[in-house]
Amino acid sequence: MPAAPSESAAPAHPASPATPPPEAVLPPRAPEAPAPGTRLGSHYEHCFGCGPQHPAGLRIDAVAGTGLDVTAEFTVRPEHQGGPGLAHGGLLTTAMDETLGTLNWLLHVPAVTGRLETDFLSPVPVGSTLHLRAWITGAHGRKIYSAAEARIGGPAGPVAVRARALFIQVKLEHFTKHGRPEDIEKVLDDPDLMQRARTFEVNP
Ligand SMILES: CCCCCCCCCCCCCC(=O)SCCNC(=O)CCNC(=O)[C@H](O)C(C)(C)COP(=O)(O)OP(=O)(O)OC[C@H]1O[C@@H](n2cnc3c(N)ncnc32)[C@H](O)[C@@H]1OP(=O)(O)O
Repeated sequence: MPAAPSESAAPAHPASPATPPPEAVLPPRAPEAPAPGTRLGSHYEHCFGCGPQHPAGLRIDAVAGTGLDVTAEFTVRPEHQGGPGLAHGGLLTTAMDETLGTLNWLLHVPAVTGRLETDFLSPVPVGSTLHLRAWITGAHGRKIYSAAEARIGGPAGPVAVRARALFIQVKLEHFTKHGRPEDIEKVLDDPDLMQRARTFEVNP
């Protein structure tokens, strides 16, 4: 039985821009959000965080929770080392960022990371499986506040990494305007990916 997410695992830093201000509220789960238990898959096959085509990527495939939460697993591979036999910290931050990013699906609006704070509580050896959980802590305007934790040794194991984030909702043009043109063209030519992207077509 996985441990319930708790703010006690991520103590508040009142001055942090990633902590919801008093005026933030918990947004509703979007009617179009994937049903609880749904595998969210990859938003882009070459994404370092979730893309199945990326040779060294994390291949995170999160599962929608019953509320404003997701879970995922990530096994650290040799290509993810920083210190010998240990996961690189930036890589672990990427795992948190990717898991937090999948919360987009629950609100059904694209959002990008504006700020991401990570606490590394214990070393993570190569071969370890991290049990990730992310949840929305509030929203105000285009700002989505969220938190995440990665437990080691099982879903109820000790927290090895925790994070707090501020995501900013954007329009799909954020990607088409700023992405490298040749990659955007390929995306626009991919009917499956475009169908997935269109499900996001809303005005934040
Ligand atoms: C076609 C394919 C589709 C694929 C879709 C799925 C992709 C999913 C990918 C997921 C992959 C995983 C995820 C990834 O890795 S996403 C990749 C990493 N992130 C980025 O590349 C984002 C880069 N930054 C930007 O593009 C802009 O700065 C954004 C869009 C974020 C805001 O610029 P914009 O001009 O739009 O808005 P604004 O500047 O008026 O700010 C708005 C409000 O937010 C507040 N604020 C902003 N930043 C910060 C900050 N750092 N701390 C505190 N506050 C901050 C700001 O004060 C303001 O507050 P207020 O004045 O309203 O109170």
